Amino acid sequence: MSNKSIISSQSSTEPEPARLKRELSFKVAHNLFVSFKYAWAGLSYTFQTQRNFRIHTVIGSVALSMGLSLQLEPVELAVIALTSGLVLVMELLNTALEAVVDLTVERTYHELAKIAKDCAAAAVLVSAMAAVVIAAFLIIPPFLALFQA
Ligand SMILES: Nc1ncnc2c1ncn2[C@@H]1O[C@H](COP(=O)(O)OP(=O)(O)OP(=O)(O)O)[C@@H](O)[C@H]1O
Repeated sequence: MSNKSIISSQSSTEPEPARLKRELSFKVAHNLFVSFKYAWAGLSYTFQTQRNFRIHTVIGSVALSMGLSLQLEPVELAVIALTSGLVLVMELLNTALEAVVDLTVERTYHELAKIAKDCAAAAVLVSAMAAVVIAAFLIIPPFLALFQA
């Protein structure tokens, strides 16, 4: 095969512009407002169906409220907000992954489905543990100082 024919056969396998338009998707959000609507639907679904997401939302709100009441530095409040937000993001990704795994294997047992779900759950756990440690470092000292004063 000549160099010319190799190049032409390679270029014919390259994705065409139409393929880049996500043809496999049932629906595609066409503007920012519609994207926001779907994101809100995901947030609402996760809040309604995932008890852990609701628990983490409450804990994060309490930690941030305590930080505000204790008049922590803006950067400390930002760190608390960031770590609390990270836990919620992990919960959302965990929920998304669970849905994809269930869609793929349905009610059958599969070792890879178990690994995927267990690792996603572990990601939530690790982020939650990090958030607790960070909140403890930032909130407990000024909180105790309040009682000693
Ligand atoms: N199809 C499957 N094959 C093998 N193991 C599975 C399968 N589905 C679930 N499991 C196992 O059951 C556990 C619980 O599954 P589930 O779908 O409730 O996920 P979860 O992350 O624990 O849910 P949640 O985040 O809502 O608490 C998984 O972590 C996994 O070990």
